[in-house]
Order: sequence, then C-alpha cells, then structure tokens
Amino acid sequence: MIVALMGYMGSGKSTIGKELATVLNYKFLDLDSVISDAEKSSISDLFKKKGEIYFRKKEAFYLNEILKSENHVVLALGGGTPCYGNNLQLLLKQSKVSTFYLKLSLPLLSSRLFKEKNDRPLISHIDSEEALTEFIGKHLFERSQYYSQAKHIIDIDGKSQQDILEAILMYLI
Ligand SMILES: Nc1ncnc2c1ncn2[C@@H]1O[C@H](COP(=O)(O)OP(=O)(O)OP(=O)(O)O)[C@@H](O)[C@H]1O
Ligand SMILES: O=C(O)C1=C[C@@H](O)[C@@H](O)[C@H](O)C1
Ligand SMILES: [Mg+2]
Repeated sequence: MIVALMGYMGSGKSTIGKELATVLNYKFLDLDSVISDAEKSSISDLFKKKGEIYFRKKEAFYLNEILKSENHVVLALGGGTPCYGNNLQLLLKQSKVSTFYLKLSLPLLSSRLFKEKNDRPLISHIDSEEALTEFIGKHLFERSQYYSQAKHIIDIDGKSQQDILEAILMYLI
C-alpha cells in the first residue's frame, strides 16, 4: 500500500506525512525532497536555474519511479503534482495507492503561507498577504478539480495534527 497525500502548498502534507509513516511503520517519502536530492538542488534553485517545465518533468518522472518500485510508503506529493500531465490518473488507477486530499480553506492557507513563502518559488515574490490571498484563491479555483478527485477528502480547518492523523487512520485501519 502507498498512502499519497495531496493538497495545496502549506496544507501540511510533509508534516502529517512524516507522522503518519511513523504510526503505520511505513517509509516516508516527500516527492519534493526526492527531486531535490536527485537533482542536488533546492526546489527554488531548480525553478530559477532550469525553469518550471523542467521541474514538472522531473516531478512526473520520480512519481512514476516511486509508484513502480515502492511499497509500504507514505508519499507527500508536491502541491502541484496532481494537476500536471497524467500524474493524477496514475495515482488513481493503482489499487495499491490510497489518495488523501488535505483540504485547508483559503484564509488559513494564506496566513500560514505568508509566514513561510520564501522557500516556495511560486509565491516567494508576493509581498502582501492580500496579494497572496488573491493568488492562492485563483490557484485553488484551478486546482480544486484535481485535488477533489482524491479517494478521501479530509477537511483540516482548525484540526490539530493529531486530529488529522486520526481522521486519515480511520480510512486505513
Ligand atoms: N494541523 C496543523 N495545524 C497547524 N499548523 C500546521 C498543521 N500541519 C502543518 N502545519 C504547519 O504548516 C506549515 C506547512 O506545513 P508543510 O510544510 O507540512 O506543508 P506542505 O503541504 O508539505 O507544503 P508544500 O507543498 O509547500 O511542501 C508548517 O509550518 C507546519 O508546521
Ligand atoms: O504547488 C506547487 O506547484 C508546488 C508546490 C511545492 O510542493 C513544490 O513542488 C513546488 O514548489 C511547486
Ligand atoms: Mg511539503
């Protein structure tokens, strides 16, 4: 079984993913870190030096590799992973993959991301919280249709990490 976490930047995929892997005694993989390690570059530098399309191709390639070769893994996807190429179809068609959308509302995403936008290349240039809210709102409008196809949708507004973990585990155990 592979548990794949999807959701917008800052929704907590990496944070929750690590904890979930510990509880399940699974390996934890973060797709962004897999790409970063393989390319020997931070994601921000990769965007700067090689461009977003290069990153999207690598993202699709490493997702394929992981789905082909791994098992008993919690996989935190990148924020955009399900929205490009046939990544979503690939995730949904495999019975060994259980997909979860960590769904956080626009105001909470915006206030959370404004504090840590600097290492996120798509938003690092945005300099007011109002402009960030506008950007994320538009982005979510485009992306929600992909995220919402996850097998399980977990509404995480106001939930602690423990609450979210329990909500996911309910579907897995
Ligand atoms: N349930 C929660 N309540 C409050 N803060 C949280 C919760 N879960 C995660 N966070 C915090 O939100 C921030 C973003 O979390 P995280 O980096 O795990 O998101 P992500 O979905 O992996 O983002 P990205 O797609 O950019 O990699 C972190 O500072 C994390 O500590
Ligand atoms: O939402 C996105 O498109 C991204 C999210 C991050 O996880 C990284 O994958 C990268 O910064 C792009
Ligand atoms: Mg992450």
